[in-house]
Amino acid sequence: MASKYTVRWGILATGGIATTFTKDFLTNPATRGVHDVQHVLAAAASSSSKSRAEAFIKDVDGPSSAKAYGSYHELVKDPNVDIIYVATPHSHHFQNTMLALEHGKNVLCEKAFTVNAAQARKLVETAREKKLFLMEAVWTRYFPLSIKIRELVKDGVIGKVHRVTADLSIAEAKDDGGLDFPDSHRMVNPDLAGGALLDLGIYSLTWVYQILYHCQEGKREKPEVLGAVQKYKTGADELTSILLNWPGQKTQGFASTSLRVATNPDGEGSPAAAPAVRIQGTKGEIQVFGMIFRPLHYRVILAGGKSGQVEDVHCPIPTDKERKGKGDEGVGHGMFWEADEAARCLRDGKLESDTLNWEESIAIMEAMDAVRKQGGLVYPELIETAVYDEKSPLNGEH
Ligand SMILES: NC(=O)C1=CN([C@@H]2O[C@H](COP(=O)(O)OP(=O)(O)OC[C@H]3O[C@@H](n4cnc5c(N)ncnc54)[C@H](OP(=O)(O)O)[C@@H]3O)[C@@H](O)[C@H]2O)C=CC1
Ligand SMILES: O=C1OC[C@@H](O)[C@H](O)[C@H]1O
Repeated sequence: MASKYTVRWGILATGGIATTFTKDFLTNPATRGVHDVQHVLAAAASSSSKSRAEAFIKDVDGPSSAKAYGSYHELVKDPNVDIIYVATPHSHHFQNTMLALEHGKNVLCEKAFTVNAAQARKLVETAREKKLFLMEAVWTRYFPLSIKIRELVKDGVIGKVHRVTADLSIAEAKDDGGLDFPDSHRMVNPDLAGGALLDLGIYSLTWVYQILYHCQEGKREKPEVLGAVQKYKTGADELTSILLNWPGQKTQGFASTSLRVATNPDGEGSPAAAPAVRIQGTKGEIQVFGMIFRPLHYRVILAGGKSGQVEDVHCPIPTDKERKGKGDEGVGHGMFWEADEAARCLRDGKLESDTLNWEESIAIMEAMDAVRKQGGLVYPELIETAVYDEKSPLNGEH
C-alpha cells in the first residue's frame, strides 16, 4: 500500500473553532475511509500567552511533541510547520494570513476569508508570487453531501437549474430589543468585522455560489447583486438579504441571514421547518435541511408527484470512538474533510483547491462588498486596509 502523506499543522489562535478543527483532524482518517493523508498537530500559538497555547494542546489531546507559542510571530517561523490554520476573528484574517505567507507558510484561513475583496486579492497575489498554498476554510464545500449535490446538479437530475434560495439565520433576539451577545462579542462587534453577513451570510452565499457559479461551464458569469441591510445598535448588520441575478445564465439566487429569527426554530434537526436551501430546476428540486454550514440531510423531489419520486438522503458524520472524552466534537464534527483537501493539495503541489479556488473566493467577497456598499456597512480602517503591516496590532497580543 502507498505511504500516507503527513501534513504538519500550526494553529494560529486558540478559540472555539481552532479547538473544533484540531480535534477533528486528530481523529483517525481511516474512520472516515481516508487512507492517503494524515494530520499532525505540530504547534499552536496564542496571542494571549504561551500557557494558553499549552492549555489548548492539552485540551485537544495533542501530542507531547506539539510546540506551544505565546505569539503568532513565533509560530510562523517554526520550520516544522507545513501549513497554518488561521482561526482568529474575520478582522484579523488578512494581517494574520499575510504574516504567515510572508514567512513562507501555506495557509488555510477561516471564513469569511477577509473583510473585503481588496484584501482577498492581495492574499492571492502574495500566495501566487511565493508559490504557497492558500484556501478559504469553507468546510461545507467538502462535505460528501455538498459534493453529491453538485454532482446531481451537473448531471441534470433536476433539469436546468434556474433558482437557488438559501438561508442561515439564528434567533438571538432578547425581549429588551437587544441580541443575546455582549456588544464586544465577535458576532456583533464592528472592530472584529462582526455581523450576520460575514459570519453566517457567507454560508447562504456558499450554497448559491456552489450551484449557480461553481457549476457554470466555461468562463463564469458574475452576478448583479442587490442587497438590503439592517443594522444592530453596534453598527454590525443583523438582518441582511441578497438577490443575485445572472441574466446570461437565466438564473437567480436569494441568500438571506439574520440574528433575530431562526432558519430552524425548533432546533438543528427541525423537522417542522421549511428547507434551508432550495435548488429549483425544470425537472425537480433538491432541498437541504438543518444548519447549512454542516449539512446532513437532503431531499430530491422529481417533478410529476408520483410515488418514489421523493428521496430523502441522510449523510451522518463518521465518528472516531477511540478519541477519548471529547464529546461530539472530538469524535467528528465534519471539519476533517477540508483538512484532507488541504493535505492533498500540498501533497500534489497545488496552490489552490478546485472546490473553492481563489477566483471564486474573491467573487464571493466582491458580492459581499457590493451588499455592504449598498447597506452602508463600514468597518474601521485598521481592519479594512489591504496594506500588510507585520507590526499591526492584529498580529500582536490581544
Ligand atoms: N467553520 C466554522 O464552522 C466556524 C468558523 N468560525 C470562524 O472562525 C473564526 C474565529 O471564530 P471563533 O473561534 O468562534 O472565535 P473565538 O472568539 O472563540 O476565538 C478567536 C480567537 O482569536 C484570537 N484573537 C486574537 N485577537 C482577538 C481579538 N481581538 N478578539 C478576540 N479573539 C482574538 C484569540 O485566540 P488567542 O488568544 O489564542 O490568540 C481567540 O481565542 C471566525 O472567523 C469565524 O467566522 C467560527 C465558528 C465556526
Ligand atoms: O462558521 C460558523 O458556523 C457556525 C456558527 O455557529 C458560527 O457562528 C459561524 O462562525
